[in-house]
Amino acid sequence: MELLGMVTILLMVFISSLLLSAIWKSGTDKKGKLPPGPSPLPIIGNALQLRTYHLDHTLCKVAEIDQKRRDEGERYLRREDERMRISEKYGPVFTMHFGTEPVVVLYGYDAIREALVDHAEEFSGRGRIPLIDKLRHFALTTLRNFGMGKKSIEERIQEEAQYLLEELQNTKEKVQEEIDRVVGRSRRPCMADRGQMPYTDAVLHEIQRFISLAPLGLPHAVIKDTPFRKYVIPKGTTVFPVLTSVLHDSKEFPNPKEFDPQHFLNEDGTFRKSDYFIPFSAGKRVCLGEGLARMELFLFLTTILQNFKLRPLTDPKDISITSTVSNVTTVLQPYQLCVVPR
Ligand code: HEM
Repeated sequence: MELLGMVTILLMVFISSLLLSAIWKSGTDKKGKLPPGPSPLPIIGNALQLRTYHLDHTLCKVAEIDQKRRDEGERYLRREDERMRISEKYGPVFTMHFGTEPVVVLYGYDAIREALVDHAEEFSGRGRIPLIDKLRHFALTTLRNFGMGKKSIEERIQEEAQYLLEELQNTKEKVQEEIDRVVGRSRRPCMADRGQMPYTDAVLHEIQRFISLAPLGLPHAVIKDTPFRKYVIPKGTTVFPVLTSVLHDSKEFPNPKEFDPQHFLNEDGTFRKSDYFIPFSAGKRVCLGEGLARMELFLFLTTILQNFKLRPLTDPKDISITSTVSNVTTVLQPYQLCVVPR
């Protein structure tokens, strides 16, 4: 019994010192003035507020709640006098704790652009994420090999596109009409066609906007103590730019949760460019494969739809387009479709 009592006391002392050291560590590890955020618990940080399978939605929610609080704060300020600046709590730049590690979250176009473009150098570090160096090396080697080979990237992809079939969203007859009109059936689509195919271009942009493939981009880190808005983000702090918050901004895209190619079309049917289209992120660490990826998407889609009709096996309304986030990418539910020669 005595032994049991001793063990319990030791255990309590051990847990208390762990808690104390965690609190001390989170408070003293980094100097600076981090943006505000929900209060973290010792050791687990904000784990209770974070749903790791849909981190982007969780972070959007935190920002939305915050917006609500700010609005309430503004009303409060108007009603009462300027006693309390509730609007200074949270905001488009806030801090969440992943365990004891503070992570600065950038939410919305203005904050992300200001950080990644206007302060490109300071925010050019890479937050800790395994495999990134290997990914970078792989991409650079692949791009170099493409460039050094006899054939251009475009030709290589055109060839690949002949053989590869990808699961796609429902076929849009309008895309096929545009392909038939601009490319015809006798030759392969090429990049020069894109300028004359605004609808297809809009569909491709909308697919990327809608699915938001890399909802949080990849984590950045500030390379030195960085004054940003009212804060000073300490060197080495991880920064998440929530790309979904820009791609699903309702001021820029009126129906952000709907798949609607009109988001990228002007009234006269010409292609509408948007600065909010940032699935590849922005600034110094922008995706190295952007050009290649855009080329692949255009050539794959047009080559497939030039030659095939895609028929779902069930009513398209029954196909789930809800997604989850696995590691850093959005994953859609698998579904079956039938590929029929045209
Ligand atoms: C639709 C397809 C793709 C999307 C949406 C995408 C998106 C992204 C995003 C959001 C980032 C993070 C940028 C940042 O940290 O600010 C990134 C980084 C990167 N991407 Fe992509 N990517 C795509 C395809 C590719 C392809 C095909 C390659 C290689 C050929 C590639 C290579 C890379 C590399 C190496 C980085 C790291 C760049 C760095 O750390 O400086 N990506 N990508």
